[in-house]
Amino acid sequence: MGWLQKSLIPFLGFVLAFWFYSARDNFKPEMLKGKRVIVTGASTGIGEQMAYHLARMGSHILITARTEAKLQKVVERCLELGAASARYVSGTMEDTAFAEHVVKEAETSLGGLDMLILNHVGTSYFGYFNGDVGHVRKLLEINFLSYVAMTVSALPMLKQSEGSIVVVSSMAGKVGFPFTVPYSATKFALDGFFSSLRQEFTIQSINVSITLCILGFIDTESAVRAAADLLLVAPAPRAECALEILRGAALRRRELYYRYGATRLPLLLRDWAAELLDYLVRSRYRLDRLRKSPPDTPPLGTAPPAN
Ligand SMILES: NC(=O)C1=CN([C@@H]2O[C@H](COP(=O)(O)OP(=O)(O)OC[C@H]3O[C@@H](n4cnc5c(N)ncnc54)[C@H](OP(=O)(O)O)[C@@H]3O)[C@@H](O)[C@H]2O)C=CC1
Ligand SMILES: CC(C)CCC[C@@H](C)[C@H]1CC[C@H]2[C@@H]3C(=O)C=C4C[C@@H](O)CC[C@]4(C)[C@H]3CC[C@]12C
Repeated sequence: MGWLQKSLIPFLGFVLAFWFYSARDNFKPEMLKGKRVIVTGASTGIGEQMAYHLARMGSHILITARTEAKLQKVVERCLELGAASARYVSGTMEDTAFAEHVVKEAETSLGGLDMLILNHVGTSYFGYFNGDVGHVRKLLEINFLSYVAMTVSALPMLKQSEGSIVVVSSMAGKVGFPFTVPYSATKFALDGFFSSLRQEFTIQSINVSITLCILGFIDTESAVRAAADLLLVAPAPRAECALEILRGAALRRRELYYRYGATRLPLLLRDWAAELLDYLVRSRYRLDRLRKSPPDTPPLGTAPPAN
């Protein structure tokens, strides 16, 4: 007991001191001034907000998504807010050739790249898994394979600039949540790919940081429309979320949790009390409000409708 007290108390003190000092914030917006940044999925939501923050910080911005009209407006606003430059490329990330084309555009128009922010996600449904394997494949292409393709194409430029890769993921990429089966699969895949790649960068002394962003529920239009009615969780503000991502990226953090308390603390239960965490997660859902069978997506295991 004496031995335990003698060693455990100083050890805990050391851990607390380390946590306190390493959490000190030394982010300055100037860190991103003049940096050449790609933001995917920036026509709306968190991506759009990241573009505006980067603009205020004076970065060179290249944004992408499918909807040209929205991208045009975001670029205009970025220029008003003070971006060093702002441009867009429109197209779909279902096509890996397009993903590579976006990176090429950074090379030709910006002459290099300092930060690659991978943020886009394809549309999915919020409900029981419906057994549509084609949808899982398509979502893996958009949410995962295009991230891989862009990383591969951007790596020579990022090595040269000793830049950063930012991967926007979710609590649903760390823990099993109900009603996000295909989406969750793509987010877990990102963790596997990028955490493994980070290890290889360290072994090879490649100075390109990888920041995996673990987000809780955020108040973007698409998320609120899909899930707000079913959740007993208040969504966090997208502009603050976007700034936290950029802060974590600029500080070259390995992982980032937003909001910290609502994401990091529940995740501490994951390895030690997984069943308790699963239970707590389920208790945040209003299951009675779930539409049992959306018209075109019969729940898994049901017989096809008789003609
Ligand atoms: N909002 C939330 O509660 C949470 C969000 N996240 C993560 O944050 C990130 C941003 O989410 P959020 O801002 O809510 O998403 P939004 O739905 O608001 O935006 C998604 C973006 O991706 C683009 N996009 C959609 N499909 C494609 C496609 N096929 N090819 C290229 N671009 C496409 C959209 O533009 P367009 O339609 O014009 O192509 C849009 O710009 C995502 O990675 C998401 O997983 C994580 C946890 C929670
Ligand atoms: C400890 C917990 C109770 C915390 C709960 C946090 C839960 C409720 C959070 C964590 C991750 C969130 C989902 C997400 O990542 C992305 C999307 C895509 C969007 O189009 C529709 C909403 C959806 C499904 C979010 C729904 C809310 C989720 C499950």
